[in-house]
Amino acid sequence: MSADMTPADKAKYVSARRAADLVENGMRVGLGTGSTAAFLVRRLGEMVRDEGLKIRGVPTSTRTADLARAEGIEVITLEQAGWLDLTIDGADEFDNDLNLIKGGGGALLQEKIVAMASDRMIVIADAGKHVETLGAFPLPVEIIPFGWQATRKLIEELLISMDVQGHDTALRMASESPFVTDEGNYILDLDLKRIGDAQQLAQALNQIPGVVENGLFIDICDTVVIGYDDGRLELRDLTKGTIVREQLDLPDRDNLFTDIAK
Ligand SMILES: O=C[C@H](O)[C@H](O)[C@H](O)COP(=O)(O)O
Repeated sequence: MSADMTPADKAKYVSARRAADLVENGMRVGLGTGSTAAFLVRRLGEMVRDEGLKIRGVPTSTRTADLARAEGIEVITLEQAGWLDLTIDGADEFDNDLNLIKGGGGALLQEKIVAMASDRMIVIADAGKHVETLGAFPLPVEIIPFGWQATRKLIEELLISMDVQGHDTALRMASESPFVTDEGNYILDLDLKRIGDAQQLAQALNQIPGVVENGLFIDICDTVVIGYDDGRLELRDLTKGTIVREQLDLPDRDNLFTDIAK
C-alpha cells in the first residue's frame, strides 16, 4: 500500500496518526468523513484492538459508521452520546483562523451537527488545504430536493446581492442522477473563488428556505493538525495560541502505513 500512496495521502496519514494520540480513554468521539478521517478511524481501530483504548464513536456518515464498526470501534448515535468530548474531522480548506470549508464528500450536515455538539473540534489536514482566504474550493450547500431549482435561483440572487463576482452554482451529480446525501438532500457546489465575509455568507445562505446547511464552519474548530508527506507536522491550537512542530517517527518505507493497510 505504501508504494501507491500519493504525497497528499502520506500527509493526511501523518496528521490523522498524530491526532489519534489526542483521543483519551472513555471519550465520546465524533468521527469525521473523508479520506483523512478514514486514516484516523483506522488508527483508532488499531488502538482499540491492540492497545485497549476504550472509546465510543459517533460517525458523521454511513461510510464512516461502516468503517468504524469494521475496525471494532463501538459506534453510538449522537442521541445516545448526548454530548461529545471531541470531534476529529478532515476539511477541504482551512484559513489562519481555522474557519473551514467542508462537504467535499457530501457529509457536511452531519459533520456540522456533530462538531457543534462537541467540547472541541480538531481538524486533520495535509498542508495543501491551507488557504489565506476561503473559496478556492467550491462551497458545498446542502439543499432540499423539493423545488431545488428555485432554491438555486435564490442562492444566485443572494450571491449577486452580496457582490460575489463570477460565481457558478452546480448541482452535484453521481453519474446520471443528482448526488443524494445521507439525509436525502442534494448538494449545490458554489464556485466562488474567494469568500470575503464567510460569516455573513454562511448566515445569509441559511436564511433561504430550501437550504439545509452550508459547508462553512466558522468559529467551530480550535485546533488543526497539519501533516506533511515527510512526517513533519504542525499542531496549531487557537485556544492556547500555540504552534507546535514535531516530526512523526515513521517506520521504514517497506512497512510504512501497514498498520492501517486494509
Ligand atoms: O463531506 C466531506 C468532508 O467534509 C471531508 O472531511 C472533506 O471533504 C475532506 O475530505 P478529505 O479528507 O477526503 O480531503
